[in-house]
Amino acid sequence: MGEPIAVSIVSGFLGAGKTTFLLDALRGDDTVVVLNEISDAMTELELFGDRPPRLLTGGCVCCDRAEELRALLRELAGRSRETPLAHVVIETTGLAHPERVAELLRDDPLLRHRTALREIVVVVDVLTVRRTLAAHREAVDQIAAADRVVLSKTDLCEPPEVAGAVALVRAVNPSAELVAPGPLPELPPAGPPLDVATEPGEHLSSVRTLTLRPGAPLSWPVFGVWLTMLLHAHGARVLRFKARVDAGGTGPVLLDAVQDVVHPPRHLAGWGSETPGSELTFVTRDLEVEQLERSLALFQDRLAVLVPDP
Ligand SMILES: Nc1nc2c(ncn2[C@@H]2O[C@H](COP(=O)(O)OP(=O)(O)OP(=O)(O)O)[C@@H](O)[C@H]2O)c(=O)[nH]1
Repeated sequence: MGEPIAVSIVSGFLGAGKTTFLLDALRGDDTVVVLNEISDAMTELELFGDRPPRLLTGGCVCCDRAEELRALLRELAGRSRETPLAHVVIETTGLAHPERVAELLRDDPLLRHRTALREIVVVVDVLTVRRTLAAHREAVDQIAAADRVVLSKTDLCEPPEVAGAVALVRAVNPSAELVAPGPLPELPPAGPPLDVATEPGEHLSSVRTLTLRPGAPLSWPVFGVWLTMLLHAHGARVLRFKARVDAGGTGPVLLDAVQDVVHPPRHLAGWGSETPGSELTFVTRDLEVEQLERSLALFQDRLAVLVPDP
């Protein structure tokens, strides 16, 4: 029957750095990546180059897309009888409970024999981990389920902040292997008490996703003002923002934010096989998203004449 396929589950809260990590660390020639997105939009496929992942979009593989994941893994297991496949990496959504994905592998009568869980890797963003753990139960459960925790964005903060993040992770899961790009810092003698979300809540019930596809190119400076104001007012409820912006240039600008932290934009040289056009995706919790489209349109109409592109 051949060797079972090794499966790695890569999890971590929205925007923690899961894709960045797996592009760097987990992509071998004999690996299939399964990418699960909570929204329907895929703004970052370009990053995968000529080795596109298998996509499961518009839901979460730990719950409402679990059956699609099961079918996909069964298909890969079937195919590997002819062409052996060594490794499948499943990147969950940032709201997933990775333990439920591991359960699916264990409980399915076929996958139990044809796959072997290698590890659950959880990526933790040191910039936002404290407030994320305090507000979102999924983030606590992700760290608790981890065999390995990878700290991301340590380059964006000072050593005490990294040490604080290490202390938080250790408090939730003392036994996980902890990995950071540099040496792990000494722990502070006594950190502030751990404040974690305890309400399990109805997993996705308060989560909304919204994808906007404005018809015309956006004025980049006006878009910047709009986004800054939005995140300033509602950053804690805008869990994740990702955009491919058509600002009228030769290629798109990729921009993303995690809560109120905006990452530097990446300007791509051309549109490749994509049709030019903007696509903005929001994942929110407890935020009415209906007004966002109208407010962006109003900003673009009223301010574009006042704030010309540089
Ligand atoms: N400076 C810095 N930026 C990082 C690091 N890791 C990730 N990022 C940035 O953080 C942002 C989010 O990273 P992604 O890899 O897309 O995060 P993700 O967890 O896959 O996001 P979702 O799938 O939307 O939940 C991107 O702008 C990355 O470039 C890091 O270690 N340092």
